[in-house]
Amino acid sequence: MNALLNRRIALVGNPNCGKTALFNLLTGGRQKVANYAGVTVERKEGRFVAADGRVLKILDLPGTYSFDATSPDERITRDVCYGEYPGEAAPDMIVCVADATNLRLHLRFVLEVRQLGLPVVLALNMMDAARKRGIRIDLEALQQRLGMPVIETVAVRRDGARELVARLSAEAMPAPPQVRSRDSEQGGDHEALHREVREILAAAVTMPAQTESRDDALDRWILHPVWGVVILAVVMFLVFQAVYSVGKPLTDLIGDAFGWMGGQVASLMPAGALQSLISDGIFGGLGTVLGFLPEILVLFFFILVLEESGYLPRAAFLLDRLMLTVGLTGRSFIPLLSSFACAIPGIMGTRSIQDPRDRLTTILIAPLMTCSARLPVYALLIGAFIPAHRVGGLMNLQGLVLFALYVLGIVGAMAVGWVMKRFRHDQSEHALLMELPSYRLPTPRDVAIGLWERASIFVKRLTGVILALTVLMWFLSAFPGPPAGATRPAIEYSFAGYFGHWLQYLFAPLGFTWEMCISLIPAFAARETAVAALATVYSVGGADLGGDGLGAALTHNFGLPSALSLLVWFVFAPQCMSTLAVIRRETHSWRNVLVSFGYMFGIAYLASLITYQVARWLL
Ligand SMILES: Nc1nc2c(ncn2[C@@H]2O[C@H](COP(=O)(O)OP(=O)(O)OP(=O)(O)O)[C@@H](O)[C@H]2O)c(=O)[nH]1
Ligand SMILES: [Mg+2]
Repeated sequence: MNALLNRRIALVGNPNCGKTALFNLLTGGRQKVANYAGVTVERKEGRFVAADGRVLKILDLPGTYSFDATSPDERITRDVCYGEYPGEAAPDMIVCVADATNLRLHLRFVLEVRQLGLPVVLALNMMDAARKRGIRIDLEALQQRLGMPVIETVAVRRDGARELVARLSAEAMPAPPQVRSRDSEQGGDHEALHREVREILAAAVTMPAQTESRDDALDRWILHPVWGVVILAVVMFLVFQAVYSVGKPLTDLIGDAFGWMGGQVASLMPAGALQSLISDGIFGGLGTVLGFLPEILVLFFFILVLEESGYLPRAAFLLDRLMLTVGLTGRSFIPLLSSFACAIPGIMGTRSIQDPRDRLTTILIAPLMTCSARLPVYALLIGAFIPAHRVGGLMNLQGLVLFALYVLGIVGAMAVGWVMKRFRHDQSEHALLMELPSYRLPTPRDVAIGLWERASIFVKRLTGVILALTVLMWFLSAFPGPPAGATRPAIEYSFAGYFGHWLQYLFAPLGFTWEMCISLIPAFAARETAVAALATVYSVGGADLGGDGLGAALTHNFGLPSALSLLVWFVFAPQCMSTLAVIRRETHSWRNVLVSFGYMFGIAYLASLITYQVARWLL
């Protein structure tokens, strides 16, 4: 057995210094990398294969400024490094990652890591950016002062870790750094650490003469109290317009293709249950959901670009004042923004929020942010009921309605946050301390990988849970067949018809038809399935869904007030089961799950009721 086989190497360092980028480079992993602090909130493990085929374990950890830090994500890093992580000894070696452009900040933690007494290698990452800015680092001097090997890396370049790879492949581990007596005497004395950082910087780092930085020039606009907010609003607005104007034509194309294929397949098969399953369930149901992939990808394209650009923490900073009034801080901004993809990473992202009350509020309102699984439902109903008018020559009415639905979710979340703040005994507010990263142009390759990941997650959902639910929906709609001498349409006698009519007692005041009611059930497992379920139910019920058929079937069956009511329902309705499970896991409390489900159900019911009744009265 090889001695290296069980060697575990942990990547640690300040937030946003490129640990995960390095982890991906070493292990071939696809963990999330983005340009703000607090991206990684879990311990992740990967395999690094050395030049001679030996395998090492690499751990990617959440970034932390100090081992004293106390937010839940930072505690994971601390526990792993101290050997206190459940069921795991301390790592055999540490690769301490530091941002070479910001050593003034990052060296402090390097000194803390040195005191662990484990073998350490310092990876000076972002050397490309440091060189470009004219920062010169004397590796020899740095190595000597720190008592550990120092290696330059560029984690975003394919061969950017060649020297580190060679180092990790070597059989011999570096000796643990000799901690000088002064450090050990003074332990965690901050002043001593700061003094040492200053000494090291003076000895090893030459900064360029001050030049007007591009970041500062941009920040003058972007962080401006008025222009900053205007820019933020314009950015958000453009994203939603783009989702429509770029995504929609592609969606129509896919819809047509599937409608055609479904027709072809159906014509080749004998009529019967199997033909109905394939053409109604698979092509009608799944095909419709798949059609919304372009819209989702356009949305993600913008999210990825924003994440890499360094803009997000600035938006958080801008919104901090506003967020304080509703009982949150700018800290909640990024977890909430991630929830536009899916509430699950958003809720996990709250681990970087230190204050437990702020964290809980953020967890409870994160599901009100419109996740991408709701996009197909919105797009379907908007496409069917809202005319594609131009408004004011520039904007598309459908894009405008979509934007309004997202805003409604945000406003709802803020209102709930505000109410929760009233219930808090501790009304203290925390100043926002957040590092503003350098602006960075997103690399097309990273954006492409990000989109690919998203597309594969979507297709996996589609061929997994959504497929299973769709087949189930088809079964419920097709069986049992109508009794002899039945007068109403066959589907009315099926299980789906039965459950749907039963649910209608509850939902009729909201203007929901029984088909809508039945589609709410699978939506609770995965929201997109509502679309597949509606398609299946109508298709089994005899509607022709080719081309824009589902939209036509919807407008034929219910009016605009019901459609608006259903849209509003999806803005507020209780989240899918996986979200509730994550709330349970992250807060260790069933009570919070109940609170979350209960309040969302209440708001959704009330808001849809009002929407339906008002719309019916007005229209
Ligand atoms: N120019 C340049 N950018 C880099 C380099 N390494 C990482 N980045 C960028 O730096 C940002 C942060 O990278 P991550 O890998 O997410 O940082 P992290 O240390 O894992 O951050 P946390 O998980 O938040 O602690 C991303 O925008 C990366 O693309 C590098 O060597 N050069
Ligand atoms: Mg990371």
